[in-house]
Amino acid sequence: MSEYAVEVSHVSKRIGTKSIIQDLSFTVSPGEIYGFLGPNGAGKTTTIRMMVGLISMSSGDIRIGGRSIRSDRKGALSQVGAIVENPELYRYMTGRQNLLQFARMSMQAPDKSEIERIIQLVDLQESIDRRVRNYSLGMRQRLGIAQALLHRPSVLILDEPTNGLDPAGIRQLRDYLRELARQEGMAIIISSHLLAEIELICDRVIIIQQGRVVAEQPLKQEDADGQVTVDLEVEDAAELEKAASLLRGRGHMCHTDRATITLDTNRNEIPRIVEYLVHHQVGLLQVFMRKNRLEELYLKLTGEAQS
Ligand SMILES: Nc1ncnc2c1ncn2[C@@H]1O[C@H](COP(=O)(O)OP(=O)(O)OP(=O)(O)O)[C@@H](O)[C@H]1O
Repeated sequence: MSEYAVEVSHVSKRIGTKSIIQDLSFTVSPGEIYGFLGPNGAGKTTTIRMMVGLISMSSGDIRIGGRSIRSDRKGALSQVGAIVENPELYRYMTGRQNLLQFARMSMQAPDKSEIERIIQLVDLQESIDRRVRNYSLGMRQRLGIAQALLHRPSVLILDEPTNGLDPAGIRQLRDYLRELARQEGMAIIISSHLLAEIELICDRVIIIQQGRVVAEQPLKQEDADGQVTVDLEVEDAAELEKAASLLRGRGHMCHTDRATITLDTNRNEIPRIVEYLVHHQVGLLQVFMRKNRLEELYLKLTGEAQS
C-alpha cells in the first residue's frame, strides 16, 4: 500500500495541439483536505476529470491508494467518490430511494446498515424519507456526497462544492467534511474559486495556472482558526500614541505608521479591542481587516484580480 491516498505524477494533457496540463505532480495523504485553486481555465476541472477516469492522460500517471489509473483502472477508480458536476438525483424519489437506487448500481453494493451509517454521517436522518424536490440545495449537496460515499471510497473529490450554498449550508458542509477526514481518514480534494472558503477548510493548497503548478503550501491552522491582521485608523498622532500604549498594555504586539496601528489578533477579539479603545476615549476612525494571507499569495502568484 502506498502511504499516499492520491499520487499525481508528471501528468500532462494535450487536446489537439493545445497543451492543457503540463507536468503536474502532487500527493494527498489519508485524512488530509487538499485545496485545488486557480483562475478560470487553469485546468482544475481537466485534472479532476483525469483523476476520476472521465478523460485520459497524455502522459504521466495517477495512483489512488497505490493503484495506477493506467494499469489498474478499476482498482484505482473503485476508491474514488466524486461530485464533479451537479449530483444526479431523482427529484421525485425520497433521499433514501435515491441512495438505494445508486447502491444497486454500485459495484460494491453497501448493505442497509452501511447506508444508514452514511445517512447519519451526512446528517440527513430527519429528511431522508422526504422527496428530494423538497430538499434545500445544502441537503441535495449532502445527499450527493452520501451517494459518492456509497462504495466506501478512500478519496473524495468535490468540484466547487459550496456553489450556490448559503453561509449556514457552507458552514455545515465544512464541519461535515472535516469530520469525514478526521474520523474516516478520508482524503478530500476540493476545487474552488472561493479562497476564504478553501482557507477555512483545507490543510494544504495547490495553486495552478495555465496547467502548471505555481505554488503548493500548507495552511497553518492558526490562520484557519481566525488569525487576522487588523489596521486601526485613529484621528491623529496623539491618539495613535495613546491607542498603541493601551494595546501594548493589554499584551498586543503592534506597530504604528502615521495614523494607523497594525496588529495580529484573532478575529473574535476585534470587537473587544474596539470596545476597549472606545471605552478609553480613543478617537477611532476606521477598523480594517486585511485580506487573508492565502488571498495575498494567490493574487501575487496568479496576478488575477478577484471579485
Ligand atoms: N475538450 C477541450 N478541448 C479544447 N480545450 C479544452 C477542452 N477542455 C478544456 N479545454 C481548455 O483547457 C483549459 C482548462 O480548462 P478547465 O476547465 O480544466 O479549467 P478550470 O481550471 O477548471 O477552469 P474553470 O474554473 O473555469 O472551470 C481551458 O483553457 C479550456 O478552454
